[in-house]
Amino acid sequence: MAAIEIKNLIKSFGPVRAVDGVSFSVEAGSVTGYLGPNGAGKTTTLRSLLGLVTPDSGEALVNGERYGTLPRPVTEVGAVLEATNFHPGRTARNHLRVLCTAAGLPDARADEALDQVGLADAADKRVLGYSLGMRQRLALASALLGRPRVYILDEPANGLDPAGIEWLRGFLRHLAHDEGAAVLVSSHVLAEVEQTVDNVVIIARGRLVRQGSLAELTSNGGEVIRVRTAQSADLAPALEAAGAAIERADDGLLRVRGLDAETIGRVALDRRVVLTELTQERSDLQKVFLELTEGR
Ligand SMILES: Nc1ncnc2c1ncn2[C@@H]1O[C@H](COP(=O)(O)OP(=O)(O)OP(=O)(O)O)[C@@H](O)[C@H]1O
Repeated sequence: MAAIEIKNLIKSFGPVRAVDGVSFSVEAGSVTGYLGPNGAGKTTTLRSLLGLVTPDSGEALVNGERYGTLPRPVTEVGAVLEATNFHPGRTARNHLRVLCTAAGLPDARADEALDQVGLADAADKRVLGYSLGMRQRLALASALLGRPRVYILDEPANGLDPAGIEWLRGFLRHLAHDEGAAVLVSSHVLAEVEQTVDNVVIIARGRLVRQGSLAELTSNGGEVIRVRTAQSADLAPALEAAGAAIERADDGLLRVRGLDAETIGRVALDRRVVLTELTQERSDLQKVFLELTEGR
C-alpha cells in the first residue's frame, strides 16, 4: 500500500473542473514533486487528501484511509498549506504548544520541532514580527509535531530566500531518505523542486500531463551540449578524439554527449574554431514544464 494514493480524483467548483481524473501515488522513503502552473488543481488535490475538500468522485487516501477515518491524524500526516494563518500575537513556541495540547502531544515537541526547522532562536518572538520565510518554517514545524511519516506540503518554498530553499531541499530529502517518510510537495516553479524530488507528477487544467521518476524525465539519454559552428567539419573529429559522441544536425549544429561545455570550449580554442552556440540542452522535463507555463 502506498503512503499517499490519489485514484481517479475528480472535483469541480461550479463550472470549473479543478481536478479532472488524476491518479498517482507516493511511496514511503521518497519525495514527489506535484507540479503545474497556477490554477492547475494542485491545492485542490492536496486539500482532498487532508479532508478539506470533498471529491465529486475518486479517492484521496493517506496510509490507505480517508483523512477523516485516520485514528490519530497528527501522528500520521503533517501538512503545510498555503496562506497558513497564525495568531499574530502569539509566540512561535506558544503557537506550537497550543497545537501540542490539542493533539495530546507533550509540550516538549514544540521546542524540538522549532529546533528542527531552525527557529529555536526566534521561539519567543511574536509571529507578528516573522518574515514570510519564518512563517513557512513555523508551518513546517507544526507539521512535524506528531512525528508523522507522511507529509503534504503546498508550495512550502514560497517566501523563502535562496538559502531557505536550499535548507528546505535538504530537510525534505532527510525526511524521506533518512527517516523513511513519504513527502508530497507542490510547486509552480520547477527549479524549486528539481533538485529535491525523486518523482514528478505534472498537472495542468486539472489533468495529469506527465509522471515518472526524475531520472526518467530528465535523462535525454545523457546530458547533451548543443554546439554550433560554421567549422563543424573541423571541430567534430577533434571532439570525437576527445571522447565525445556526436549527433550532427543541420546548419552546423552538433549535439554532443560525453564532454562538458568547458572541455568543448577548450577543444574549439585549440582548433581556432569559432563557436556561435554552446548551450546545455533542456531536459524533457524542463521542456514539458516550459510549454505548460509559457505565456503565463
Ligand atoms: N473553493 C473554490 N471555489 C471555487 N473555485 C475554486 C476553489 N478552489 C479552487 N478553485 C478553482 O479551481 C482551479 C484549481 O485551483 P487550485 O487552487 O487547486 O490550483 P493550484 O494548482 O493549486 O494553483 P495555485 O498554484 O494558483 O494555488 C482554479 O481554477 C481555481 O480558481
